[in-house]
Amino acid sequence: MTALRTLYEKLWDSHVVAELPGGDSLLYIDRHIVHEVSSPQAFVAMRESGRKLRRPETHLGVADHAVPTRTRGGEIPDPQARAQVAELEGNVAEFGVPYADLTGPEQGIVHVIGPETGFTLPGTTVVCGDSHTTTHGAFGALAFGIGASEQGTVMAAQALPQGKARTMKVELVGKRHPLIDAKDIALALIARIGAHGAVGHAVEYVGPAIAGMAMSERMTLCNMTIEAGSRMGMVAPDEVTFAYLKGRRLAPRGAAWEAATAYWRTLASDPGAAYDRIVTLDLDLIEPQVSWGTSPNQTLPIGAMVPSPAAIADASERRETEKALAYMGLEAGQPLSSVAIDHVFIGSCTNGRIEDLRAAARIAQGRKVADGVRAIVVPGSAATRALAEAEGLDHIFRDAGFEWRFAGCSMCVAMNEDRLAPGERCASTSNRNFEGRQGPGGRTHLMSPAMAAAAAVSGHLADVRDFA
Ligand SMILES: CC(C)[C@H](C(=O)O)[C@@H](O)C(=O)O
Ligand code: SF4
Repeated sequence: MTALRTLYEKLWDSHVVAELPGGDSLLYIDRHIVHEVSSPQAFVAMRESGRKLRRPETHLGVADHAVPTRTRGGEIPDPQARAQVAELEGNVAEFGVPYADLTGPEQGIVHVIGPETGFTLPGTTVVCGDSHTTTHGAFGALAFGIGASEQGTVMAAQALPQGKARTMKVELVGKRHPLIDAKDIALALIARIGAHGAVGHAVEYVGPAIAGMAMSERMTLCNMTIEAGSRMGMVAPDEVTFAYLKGRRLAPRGAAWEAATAYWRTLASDPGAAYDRIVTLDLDLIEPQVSWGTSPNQTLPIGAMVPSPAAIADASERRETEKALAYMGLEAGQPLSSVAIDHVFIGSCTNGRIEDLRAAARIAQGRKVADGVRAIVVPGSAATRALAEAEGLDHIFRDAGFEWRFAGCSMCVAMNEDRLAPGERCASTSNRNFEGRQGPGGRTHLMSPAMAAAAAVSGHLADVRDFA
């Protein structure tokens, strides 16, 4: 009898090329996505060693982090961004890497366009020089972020030495309120297990709530898994996955599609397969979440008060809380819902998909962005932007006073011109609230798209359930 295996173990076993001395395994890599910020060094190494890409067609290049979102086409105004994009374009041309052109229909954030084009498929290994590569695990892929030298290895060898992770099952039980979305679930999970709570583990999300989730929500969960310290978040592929992928440009067709789905159906964890750790989250108990601090685990339900360091027994946690409150300019005991905001950012690879824009638009519709608040909506991809425009979402946002932008990472990471001024406070659908993440001195509160829209029209952090 063969041993019962989890999804992770099946993906792992099917990609091991060789066992290496020292305990690592050499894993075959099916897919590599390349963006302008993390890839230059790898291309330099390839050039200097006179190597060629082993399988150029298994890589996909796109510019996303540095690109402007106010304009598209023509010369990029910022010289550094212009140079980064030009370098990527030079590299993909020289090495024969397929490229999603900046002004073309497939441009967008790496973790949005991989799935959208069908480049990301169940049963594959997907890597990218980017920590949020966890996102692609939502398709039942073994997807993880890698460093610059590893990118060079993948380019040359199509394989990568890796150590096997432990496994963690996150079981979602119960039924959520209709306005609770995957972002609330992810933030509540991270608040519970900590920013390092899943280190060393490959996380698999299971439970009836997962079966009922669209791919966009599964991607949000997997995307945020890195914020709990895990390099891999995943969901077993099912009919929802197949329906999403069918007909996408790079998805298999005809007989190949039938063969692929038959294989993909075998990937689900075997009933009774053992995990090293199990965490159960009751969705009935989850309220809309907002982060108050400078790490994603510093998150509370919107109805809560800003924590009081004096009430924290553990000395190091007390110091961390004090430091976070000082940076964030918050008073202990202040209701979170009283915190006024200057900015709203709706976008990123966590929450820049069409479903996210729809959720925000439902709250924005017929309302106005509060006086003094600047709100931007940045679709995760050109395709998402086009789809949103076809549905009229751009009009809803513009009529409400939001700015409607071109696709990119934008204010998630402040590598382009979209950034907070020191001391400014932002309600953001992105994934990281680290000090300076959205601009030096900027203050970030993480939340779902609907919650961000509620904050935009309120002028302060607000409970989306009050807008139902
Ligand atoms: C620039 C890139 C390497 C980085 C990452 O690894 O995640 C960025 O995407 C981020 O979200 O911080
Ligand atoms: S949107 Fe943010 S988290 Fe995602 S890849 Fe870009 S910078 Fe990283």
